[in-house]
Formats: sequence, C-alpha cells, structure tokens
Amino acid sequence: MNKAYAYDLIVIGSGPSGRRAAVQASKFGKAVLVIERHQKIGGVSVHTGTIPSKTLRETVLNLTGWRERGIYGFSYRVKHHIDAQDLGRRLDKTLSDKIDVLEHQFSRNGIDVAYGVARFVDPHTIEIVGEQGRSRQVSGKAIVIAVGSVPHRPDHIPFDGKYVIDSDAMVCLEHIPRSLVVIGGGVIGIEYATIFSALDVRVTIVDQRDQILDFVDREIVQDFVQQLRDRGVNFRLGCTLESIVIEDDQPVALLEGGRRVRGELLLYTGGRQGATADLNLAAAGLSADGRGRLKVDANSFQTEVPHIYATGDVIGFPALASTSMEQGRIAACHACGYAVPPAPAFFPYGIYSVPEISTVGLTEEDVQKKKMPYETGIARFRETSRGQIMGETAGFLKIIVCLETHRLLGVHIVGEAATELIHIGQAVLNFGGSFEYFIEATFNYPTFAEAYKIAALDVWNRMTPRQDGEPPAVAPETLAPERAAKTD
Ligand SMILES: Cc1cc2nc3c(=O)[nH]c(=O)nc-3n(C[C@H](O)[C@H](O)[C@H](O)COP(=O)(O)OP(=O)(O)OC[C@H]3O[C@@H](n4cnc5c(N)ncnc54)[C@H](O)[C@@H]3O)c2cc1C
Ligand SMILES: NC(=O)c1ccc[n+]([C@@H]2O[C@H](COP(=O)([O-])OP(=O)(O)OC[C@H]3O[C@@H](n4cnc5c(N)ncnc54)[C@H](O)[C@@H]3O)[C@@H](O)[C@H]2O)c1
Repeated sequence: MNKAYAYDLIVIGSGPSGRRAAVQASKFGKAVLVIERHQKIGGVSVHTGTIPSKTLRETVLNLTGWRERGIYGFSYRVKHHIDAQDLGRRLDKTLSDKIDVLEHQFSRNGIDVAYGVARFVDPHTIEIVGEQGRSRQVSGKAIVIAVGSVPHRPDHIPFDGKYVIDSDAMVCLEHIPRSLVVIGGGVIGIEYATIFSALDVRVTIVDQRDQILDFVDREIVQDFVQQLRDRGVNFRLGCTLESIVIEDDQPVALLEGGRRVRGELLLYTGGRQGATADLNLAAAGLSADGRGRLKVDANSFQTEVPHIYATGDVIGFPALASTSMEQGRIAACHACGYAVPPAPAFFPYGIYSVPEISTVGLTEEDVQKKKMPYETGIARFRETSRGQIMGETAGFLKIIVCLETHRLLGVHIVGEAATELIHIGQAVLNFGGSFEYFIEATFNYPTFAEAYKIAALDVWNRMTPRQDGEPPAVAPETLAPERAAKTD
C-alpha cells in the first residue's frame, strides 16, 4: 500500500465501470476502496437498467410463448393471464443471484466497500456521508469517478410514480397497464415499448425526431418499424411533447401542434444525465457540463486532474454497460502504471427490443457520406435452416463490403439472436478481414450464423462475371486479383 494515502485506488460507484476498475487494480495487488451510495453494489446496470430490463424481456418472451408463434400461430400463449407478479418473480431471483456473485467477487479480491455518498474534500480526499449523516474521510493516490447516470427529469414533466414514470420505475410496476405511451424513441424507450407490445399492451411511441434509432442502418430500422406497425404499435414521430395532463384517471400527452396521446401509463425516456451533482467536483478542480458529464482523455480516461479518472456513463457517449466495463479496466491499468492498447475501433450496439437489433461498424448511410465504393449482401433468417426450424418469419443480416479492398465495413442485424451473432462480424471487422472469409469458412449447420455465408455469397454473386453474357451487377475490375483468377 502507498504510505501517503489510505488507498492506492478509490472508485466512486459500483456499476460496471467501477467494478472492472476495482477488480483490475486489486489484481495488480493494489489497496482498493469502492464507495457506493446505495445499500447494494451493482449500479444502474444491476438495479434499474441493463439486467432488470433484459430479465423482463426474457420473462415476457418465455411466458407469452413469443418465440414459438412463427410455428403455432399468433394466438399461441404459454400463460394466458400474465400479471406484474409473474414478471417480478424472475427479476427478484436474477438480481439476488447477480448481487451475490458481485459481492463474492469483491470479497475474494480483497476490495473494501464503503456505503455512503462520496464528495470531494480535495483532489486526493473524499468524504463518505453514510446513513444518519455519519461521515468519515478517506484518501486515495488515484481516484476513478464511475458514478454513472440518472434519468433526465425535465421540470415540466409531472413525474408522480403512478401515471407518469421514468425507466427506474419500470422495474417495480405493480400492475401491467392496458396501454402505454412512451415519450422518447431512444434505446430505452424502444426496448420497453416493444417488450410491452409483446405483452399485448397497446403502445404509442412519441419522438421529436422524424426517425427512431438514428444511429442504426436505415434499412434495418425500416424493417423493424414495419414489424412493429404490423403488430399495432403506433408512432408519433416528428412530434415534440409540450406538457402532460391527467384526465379521467389517465395521463394525456399534449404534443406540439395540438395532437393528444392518451394511455393508462406514460413512460418518459428522454435521455439521461451524469450523476455528478453530489460530488463537490470544484474541490477536486473539476467541473461537469450542462448534462452532468465529465471530459476525459479518450485513451487513458484521465480528467484534467491527471490522478482522477472518469469512466462509464458519466463521460457520455456511448453510455453502455459493455463499453463502461472496458473503460474502467483501461483506466485502472493506466492508474497502476500498466500500459494497455486503446479499445478496438469498432464496438457493437445491442438493442434488446423485440425483435433484437445489433450493429457494428459503418452503416450504409456512413459509407455513402464517405463516398466509398461498396456493395451490400443480405440474408433473411427464414432462408437459414435454423430459422426454418425455429419458425423465424422475419429478420435479416446485412453486410457492407468495400468494393476496392473487399474488407468488411459493417454488419447490421434485426431478428432473433442478433446481439450474439454480431460478434462474428465484429471480430472480422476489427481484424481487418475481407468478406471472403465468410464464404471460405465452414459454419456449424444448422445455425443462424450461416446467415453470414449467405450474405457474403449475395455480395460475391453480384461481383462475379456471369456465363450467360449478362454483365455482373458490379464491374469485374472491382474483384480482387486472386478472386478474378478463380472465376476465369
Ligand atoms: C433501462 C436501461 C437499460 C439498459 N440496457 C443496457 C444494455 O442492454 N446493454 C448495455 O450495454 N447497457 C445498457 N444500459 C446502460 C448501462 O446500464 C449503463 O451504461 C451502465 O450501467 C453504466 O455503468 P457505470 O459504471 O457508468 O455506472 P452505473 O451503473 O450507473 O453505476 C453508478 C453507481 O454509482 C453510484 N453513485 C453515484 N453517485 C455516487 C456518489 N456520489 N457516491 C457514491 N456512489 C455514487 C450509484 O449509486 C451507482 O450504483 C441500460 C441502461 C438503462 C437505464
Ligand atoms: N441495449 C442498450 O445498449 C441500451 C439499452 C438502454 C439504454 N442504453 C443507454 O442509455 C442511454 C439513454 O437512453 P435513452 O433512450 O433514455 O436516451 P436517448 O437520448 O438515446 O433517447 C432519447 C429520445 O427521446 C427523444 N426526446 C427527448 N425529449 C423529447 C420530447 N420532449 N418530446 C419527444 N421526444 C423527446 C429524443 O429525440 C431521443 O430520441 C443511451 O445512451 C443508451 O446508450 C443502452
């Protein structure tokens, strides 16, 4: 242990990034303290965000029999009357198992945990204010701020926990509403909207933008939106929420231009903000932006005060549990004097809507903007044997390929297992591989992964000279030399 300070590393926050930072530093033999304001470790990810929402999704898919409807018809149900208690039961078990694993991880790695609100006294000293206002001070050679984020709650939204709620309240609903209005078609809004639509709840999604999920490839979003419209989800896009009133025991969203949208419950998911309000950042020589976020060096995650790092949601984009964990690990390595390379260029997005969406690399819109010569290949899941066995009637995988180098530029998937499948594309992309890898490699059969081969063949067929005199869809000079030779 460093003599001048009580701890080598103090981590504020026990979410994914704080946990990774703490465990990494303890593996280097450092004395580590994690400070957590809640009574259980885990962060947003475990208590109100990632794990609860994904558990809820899995419960809904299982109890409704959603995955079997392609085979047995749309009226197929595993359980006919699903109530909030049915949803809560699995959630309680998953969360208590998860917390147990995390607590054991901390104790076997010798990580100290202090429960209370952390605030800076000076750049190396933190006061921990516990229950009943009891406080103590600790000092650390290095500090990681991993305080995460909280839902953005604008003043004009009348949150009351009954008619108008934010995403934190979605994990403890006492009953399932018959209709739901979701304000905000970002990832959180879309995930909950589609999970509740799978429960036969009437859902309306309102967003001020003309399109939802604007960072996702348009062809994927168009297919996704069409699937949702087909099952009765309503969209009010390009509509800004002005205010909310309660009429006849129901919330009514009043939209710019006079439109009204009514439902039994209104979920507001208009973004999140960094949870820095209680940190007394000025005492550490730091300040946050208007949304509570901190600025860091993109490679080391150091703030302007070099021994203080910030990781996870508190630094803003991309604000994912997956990327937050990596940031925490890299920051701890840097703080402990261990050089690690920066994270690979492309990370995946997994949107756990019903159906799933996952994406890595450039979208078709990106390559068009960059004026790169490209070709796309598509595989429908219903064309894969695994898809047929599982009754998949929708969903597809799209690859984008550079015509000059044949390198894979992007992979975009909507449908079952998208969030797992994406990692095959991610590996090829980050290793700089060409799409021919998918053609030459042998895949397990039957699998959804076969879709990569089908999509790659789709590209290949369009690039390959035909023997019936018809020109190929893509000029032959775009073929790599060794490929052109093979087709002679
Ligand atoms: C509904 C929802 C679904 C999501 N789904 C996904 C998903 O499927 N996949 C994905 O990758 N990401 C998902 N996310 C995002 C993911 O949860 C976050 O990116 C992740 O939790 C951020 O981790 P973090 O370590 O930055 O902080 P957090 O998980 O936010 O944890 C921060 C911790 O710091 C503590 N803290 C704050 N201030 C103080 C203080 N002053 N003193 C002491 N402790 C403090 C908090 O109590 C909290 O426990 C989802 C988020 C939400 C809200
Ligand atoms: N699966 C995942 O990876 C996952 C899941 C959930 C959350 N997250 C993370 O959580 C973060 C927050 O997600 P989010 O969905 O709350 O925020 P967001 O910022 O992504 O989306 C908010 C949406 O609300 C709309 N909006 C805001 N105010 C509005 C108004 N007054 N009227 C109409 N529309 C309005 C915005 O146009 C935007 O589309 C994201 O950054 C995401 O990375 C990730």
